[in-house]
Amino acid sequence: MHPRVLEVTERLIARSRATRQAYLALIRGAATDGPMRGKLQCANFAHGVAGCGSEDKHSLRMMNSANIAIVSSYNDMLSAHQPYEVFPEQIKNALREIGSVGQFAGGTPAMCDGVTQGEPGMELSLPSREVIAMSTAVALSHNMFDGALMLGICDKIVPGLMMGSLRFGHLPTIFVPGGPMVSGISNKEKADVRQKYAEGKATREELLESEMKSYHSPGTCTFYGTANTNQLLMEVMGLHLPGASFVNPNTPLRDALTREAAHQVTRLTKQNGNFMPIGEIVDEKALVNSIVALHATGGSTNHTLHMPAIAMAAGIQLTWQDMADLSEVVPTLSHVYPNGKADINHFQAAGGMSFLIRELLEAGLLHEDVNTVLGHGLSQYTKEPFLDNGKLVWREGPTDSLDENILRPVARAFSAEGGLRVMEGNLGRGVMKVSAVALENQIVEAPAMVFQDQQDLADAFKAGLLEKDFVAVMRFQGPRSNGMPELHKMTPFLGVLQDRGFKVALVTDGRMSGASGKIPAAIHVSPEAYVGGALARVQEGDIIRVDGVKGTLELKVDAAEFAAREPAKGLLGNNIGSGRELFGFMRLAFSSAEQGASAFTSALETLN
Ligand SMILES: O=C(O)[C@H](O)[C@@H](O)[C@H](O)[C@H](O)COP(=O)(O)O
Ligand code: SF4
Repeated sequence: MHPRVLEVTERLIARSRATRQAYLALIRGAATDGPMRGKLQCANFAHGVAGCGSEDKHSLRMMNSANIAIVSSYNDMLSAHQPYEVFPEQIKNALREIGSVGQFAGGTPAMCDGVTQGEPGMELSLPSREVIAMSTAVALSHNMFDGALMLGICDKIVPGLMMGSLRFGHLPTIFVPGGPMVSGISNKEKADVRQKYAEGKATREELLESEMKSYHSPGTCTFYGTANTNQLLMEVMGLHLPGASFVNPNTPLRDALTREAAHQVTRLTKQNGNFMPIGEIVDEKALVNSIVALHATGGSTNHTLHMPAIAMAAGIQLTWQDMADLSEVVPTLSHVYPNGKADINHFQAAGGMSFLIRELLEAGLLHEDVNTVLGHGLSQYTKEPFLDNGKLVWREGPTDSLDENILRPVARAFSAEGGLRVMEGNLGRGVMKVSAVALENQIVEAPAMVFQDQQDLADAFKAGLLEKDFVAVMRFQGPRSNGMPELHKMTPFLGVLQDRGFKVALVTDGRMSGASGKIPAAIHVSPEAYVGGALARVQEGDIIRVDGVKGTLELKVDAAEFAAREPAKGLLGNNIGSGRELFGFMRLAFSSAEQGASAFTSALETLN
């Protein structure tokens, strides 16, 4: 094992010892011998089976069959989740084949960040992760289940399902992906048309035409954003079947994998002898593995929020320093948009998960001795699924990449270190994804231009006020201020200015999309302006140095003068409309970005 990976793992175990032990005691106490439903009183049990057909009702009365909870985030709004419409029926039929039962235990909401990008609704996006976790808990709180299948893909949904299911960590749980849509026009081509539109060189009709050729059918969007990063990390943590992440929806192989996930989760139940609950899979080694994979692939910056929040749900205290220390030694092995031109289908074709996991295992960068939904050992995940005369089989994946412009072996990595930087300085602590920022653009020292919101910046661009070097400061965009929305609508404008040769950067206590790329952006800056963070006292014209090479974030203003400044006032009127007024109580409870910007942190810190 690489010494740095061992060092980070050991300090994570040491830091988390008390909270992890408390968590394990909780889930081991909740696990009972035999089916959970056997402990229910008659009335509770009768209510639990009343809605079942006679076959399922009969099976549930037999205490040797497994009852599996289906928790689904299906809706028609997310192209990625639309395929889930048919999954519950597929799963129930698969379980009946083996004398077990699947009950649709509950649905969770799912927000499409693509639809809400730049809209007021985006201020509900991060809070929706907590709602999804709570909805998962409501579903699993019916003590009828011996295992669970989680149906979710996109940004906040997988993290929310993870946080909720980890609080029922005594249940064997498998995550069931839906797969990416087939490739349309390239993401680079899409981004170019957007920049042309921003410059007035493309019509709205041309923009719409381009967007609809990019996002054209059911399945996950094909860029390597938060949704596809979710899939990759779930697989590396051993919570998917091997190679399940990026098989396209509505294909025979996809259907076979869904059926097998239903069969496999019953094999992990108490009554079937190979008991393996999710809380014993998601441990410090699995989390370190997920961060290694995040760095090796230039994954979404949103996981610097989600992974600490998920870790805390399992009693583990993961920090940005852990992530930064791993990033220094993990090579970048894949270039998928926004870190390159390829999309996730090309990644799959070039060798996909089995190649990536094998390379990282052989380099001693992943822990092999981990629990997975296939039992012990991550080396089972160097295989990929096929249909052999209609039968699902796994075979060793390719030992060579089929396209080294997309996926490379460790020996010929795109870069010797990962693409994530922790940014520190007198403006606070934040993160920057440098894997998508050209080296010549990673250091910017320029006057600050302070913007109230994205529209403010767009208006300034259209008025021709931005034709210069500057550092855009967008504040009061943190979790407690307005729910920490993604600020991705600025990307085309800043991209045009960068292409025109201006040195531009962004500093914000808000978030960017996992699909944001080329602009040097110090994001998630903590403490946020709303709670008195330094960003609240930045003024127009202050010199700011954003150094993505060294990881520094410096305001070049006399410290005494800066400290004497009155902080700016926060946003006005963003606490009502689009349902935002319903989330005010949650915003007040959010922890800092570094702790995952979660409403649950303080409770879990004390209870775990
Ligand atoms: O974190 C992410 O990956 C994003 O939130 C992603 O889910 C979102 O949908 C993109 O912002 C859409 O990309 P475009 O807005 O560029 O189409
Ligand atoms: S990847 Fe983003 S835009 Fe695509 S369906 Fe998921 S949330 Fe929506």
